[in-house]
Amino acid sequence: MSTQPTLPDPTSEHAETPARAGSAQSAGLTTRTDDVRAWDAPVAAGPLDASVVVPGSKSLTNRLLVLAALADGPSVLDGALRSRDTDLMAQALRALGVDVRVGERSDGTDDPARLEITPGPLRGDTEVDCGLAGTVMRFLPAVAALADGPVRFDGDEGARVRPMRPVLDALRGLGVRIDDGGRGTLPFTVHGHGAVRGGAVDVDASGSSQFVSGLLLAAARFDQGLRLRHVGPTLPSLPHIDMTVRVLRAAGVAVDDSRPGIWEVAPGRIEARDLVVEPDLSNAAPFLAAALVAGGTVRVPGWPTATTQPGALVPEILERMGGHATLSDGVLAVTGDGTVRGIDLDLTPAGELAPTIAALAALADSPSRLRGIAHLRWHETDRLAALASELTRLGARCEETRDGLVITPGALHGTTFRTYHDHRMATSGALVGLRVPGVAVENVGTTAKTLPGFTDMWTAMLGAGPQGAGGAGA
Ligand SMILES: O=C(O)C1=C[C@@H](OP(=O)(O)O)[C@@H](O)[C@H](O)C1
Ligand SMILES: C=C(OP(=O)(O)O)C(=O)O
Repeated sequence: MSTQPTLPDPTSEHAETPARAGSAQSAGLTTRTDDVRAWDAPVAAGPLDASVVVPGSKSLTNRLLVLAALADGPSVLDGALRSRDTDLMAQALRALGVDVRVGERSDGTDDPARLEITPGPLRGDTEVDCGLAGTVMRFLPAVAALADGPVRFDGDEGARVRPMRPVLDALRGLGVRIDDGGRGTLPFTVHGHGAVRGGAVDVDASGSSQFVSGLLLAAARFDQGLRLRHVGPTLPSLPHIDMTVRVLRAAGVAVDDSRPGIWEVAPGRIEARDLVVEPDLSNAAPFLAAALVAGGTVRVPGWPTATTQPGALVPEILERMGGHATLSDGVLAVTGDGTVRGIDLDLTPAGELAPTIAALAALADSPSRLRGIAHLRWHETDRLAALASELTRLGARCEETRDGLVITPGALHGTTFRTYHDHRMATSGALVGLRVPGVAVENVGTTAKTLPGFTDMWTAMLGAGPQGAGGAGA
C-alpha cells in the first residue's frame, strides 16, 4: 500500500548497525570532481523573505530514468534533476545502450531539465561509474543483468565501502552471475546474459531501502517477476520503497505490497510515460529550516499535495522545532522568529533529513535526540560520526548513540566545517553559518551531487542575488 510518509511512534526501538570500517574522517577522502576550497557561509543579516525554486527530486528522477530505459517505447521527463547523481545515471544508461538526450523548449533552445529517453537492446561489455550515488550502484545491477554481456561497476573511493551484498546475493539467487571478489562492495562485474529468471528472494534491507527498490524496479522484466521478502530487524526509508511501488504502478506494472515487508512484482511490460518530476523536498529542507534560524519566511513553490517523498515530513518537523508551516496554492511557506526548539525525533522513514535536523538541533534552546538512523553510517560518509565530529568542533555537544545522535546546544563559534564528500553535510554547515560567524564550509562543491548551484541559491535566499536562482556556482 503506498501511503503519504508519516513519523513513527516515538516509543519505538531500533536494532544496532555495526560500526563502519574507518571513521568519517578517513572514509572517501578523494573524488574525481570535488573542489576542496572552503566557502565562507554567509550570516543572515535579518529575517528572511524569500522564495526558493527547488529543482527536481533525485530519487524520482533516477527511478523514472531506470523505468524509461526498461519501457516499451520512448518517454520524456520534464523537471528532471540535473546533478552529479542523475547525470551518472543517464551516462550509465547510455553505456547500456539507452538513448538519453536533453530535450528542447518550444523556442528550440535546450531545456536541461527535459530528458528524452529511448530504450534499445541492453548492451553489455561496458562500464558503469556510480560516483557516490546509492541510487546508481543499487538500481543498476538488476538492469545490467538484463544486458547481453559483462557490465563492470565502480565508483568513488567512498563508494567502495557502501554495502552492496544484499543486492548482489539476491540477484545471484535469481540466477545472475556476479564477480565481486567476495567483498560485497564496489567494484564488481554483473555478467548479463539477456534475461533474468526471477522468482522469490529474501533480502535484509536494514542497511538501506535501496536494496529493495533496486530489485523491484527491474523486476517486471524478469521471466518470473519477483517476490521479495525483507528479513532484517529494521526497515529504513519506507517512503522511498513506496515511491518505487508508486512509479512502477504508474508505468502499468502490477505490484502487490499488501503484506508488510513483502513485495510481489508481476512479470510484464513497463509502459512508457511522459512525466513531470516533483521538486526535491529533501533538498528544500535546509532552505525552509533557514526560516527558523534567521527568522522570517521561506517559501518553496511546487510543493506536492500528495507525495511519497520523505521530505513531506519537513513541515511537521519544522513546526515541532518552533516554526509555522502553511501550504497554499502549492506554495509551502515556513515562518520562524529565530527560536529553534529541541526535538526527540524518530527519523526511520526519512534518514536523509537527519543532517539538516541535526544542524538545527545544534542551534536549539534545548537538547535533541535523533533516533532510527543507524543506517546513516553507510550513507555518503558515516553521517553519525561526521555530524558528531563537526557539531562538537563548533562548540555543541553531539554524541553518537547506537541508532542516532544526542545533541546538546552550546556556545557555538566559527570553524572549518568538514563535509566528507557529503552534500548534506555541506548544506548543514551553511545552515549553522546563518547564525554563527566564521563557519567555512569545506568542499562546498560536493553539493553538486544533488544540488548544483547551491551557493547561489543560498545567497539569493539571503537577498544577495536573484531569488531562487539555481545557476552557476557550487
Ligand atoms: O531510494 C532512494 O532514492 C533513496 C533512499 C534512501 O536510502 P537509505 O534507505 O539507504 O537511507 C535515501 O536516504 C536516499 O537519499 C535516496
Ligand atoms: C543517502 C543519500 O544518497 P544516496 O542516494 O547516495 O544513498 C542522500 O542523498 O542523502
